[in-house]
Amino acid sequence: MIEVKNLVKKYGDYLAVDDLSFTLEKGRILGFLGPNGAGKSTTMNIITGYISATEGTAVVNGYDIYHQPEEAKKCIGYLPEIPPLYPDMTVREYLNFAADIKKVKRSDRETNITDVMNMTKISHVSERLIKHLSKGYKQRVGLAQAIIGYPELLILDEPTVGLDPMQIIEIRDLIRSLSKNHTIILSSHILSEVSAVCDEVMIINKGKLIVRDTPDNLSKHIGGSNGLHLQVKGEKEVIQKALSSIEGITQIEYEPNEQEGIIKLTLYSGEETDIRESVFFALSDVRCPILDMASTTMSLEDIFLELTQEDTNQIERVKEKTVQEDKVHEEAEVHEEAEAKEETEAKEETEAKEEAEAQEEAEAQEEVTVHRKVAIQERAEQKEEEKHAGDI
Ligand SMILES: Nc1ncnc2c1ncn2[C@@H]1O[C@H](COP(=O)(O)OP(=O)(O)OP(=O)(O)O)[C@@H](O)[C@H]1O
Repeated sequence: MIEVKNLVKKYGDYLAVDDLSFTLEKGRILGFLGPNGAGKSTTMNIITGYISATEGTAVVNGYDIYHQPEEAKKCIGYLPEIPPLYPDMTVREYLNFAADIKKVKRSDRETNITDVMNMTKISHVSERLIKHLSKGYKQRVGLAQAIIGYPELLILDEPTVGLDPMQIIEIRDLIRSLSKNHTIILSSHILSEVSAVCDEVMIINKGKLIVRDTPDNLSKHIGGSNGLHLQVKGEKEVIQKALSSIEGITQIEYEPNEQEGIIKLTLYSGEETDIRESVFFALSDVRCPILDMASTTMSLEDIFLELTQEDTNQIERVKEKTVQEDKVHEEAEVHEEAEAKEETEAKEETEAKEEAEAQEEAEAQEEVTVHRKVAIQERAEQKEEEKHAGDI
């Protein structure tokens, strides 16, 4: 139904989709997951022909979206993140408009619109202006326009955003029922929604495919293990000894002892190993009754975080490094500033000293000059006196 090959999308120098390839068979619901900015909307926009790819191909129902856009688009119903609604149209007018654009035959149009309105439960608001509808109803109208004409492929970007819990359940049920006749790609941040609705999950991060599998199988990709949480009555040493005889336990975690004589612990074993029976018999042999036993499985949230964690850790490490580097830079700057200040002060001191010396020299020079002048004057006066005495 869909074949995406080596898709690349660059916004300037920024790589939003990085060599993404995947296929999707008819009648399947594929959940498209990824953190903010992972490239989900970009990929959907390329598959639906909204934007072009930098490299790679997307083929829908045998039609290349780039080379046969009309044929390909006829097979696609798209609900973008922000539904393209016309607020001044009534719901019916808008759906008529959507049917017109999708070239639904005139003879089929009325029935098609009525069916779709029934499916999305908006018949009772068919004559209302879209701008007067609540967010939840607007979302349903957006979904209705995607379904009009019964395209084989539905691409739904965050279809339950802004809906109340009741509406979410209804839309999920609707999506499930639509999968009988449609292939669906659904992007969502709500991980529980993806596991509830989708046959398969595809996680992307930074434009790259990280993993694709059924929701149940996903934990295998992170070397997942089974956890078994227990509350056992008895002595810790006795319980420990009894459990040590069981094959397949990879790790035991004891919780702090809150209640005298009751031990709480979690046993971990390999993904395929079921240790429940062995645990039961081992503990009953030593007469330590099990008060509670429950399997703990990784949630999709845990798996999602685990799979995208490496990058997050890297980001944290880069951040830490940057902070350290900033600190070093700051220290260097302070040091440089201090050195420069010291240098300026020393320079100013030298200049002042030189100036003072020059002044002193000038003063001394002046003194010498004055002395000389006085001496000359005195000598002239003496000569005058001698001359005067000679005359007498
Ligand atoms: N028109 C654009 N110009 C430049 N960068 C863009 C453009 N559209 C998207 N991007 C960038 O490409 C990256 C992928 O964006 P995209 O919207 O596909 O992510 P997303 O997985 O759908 O995120 P979200 O879950 O937040 O909607 C982001 O870093 C985004 O900022």
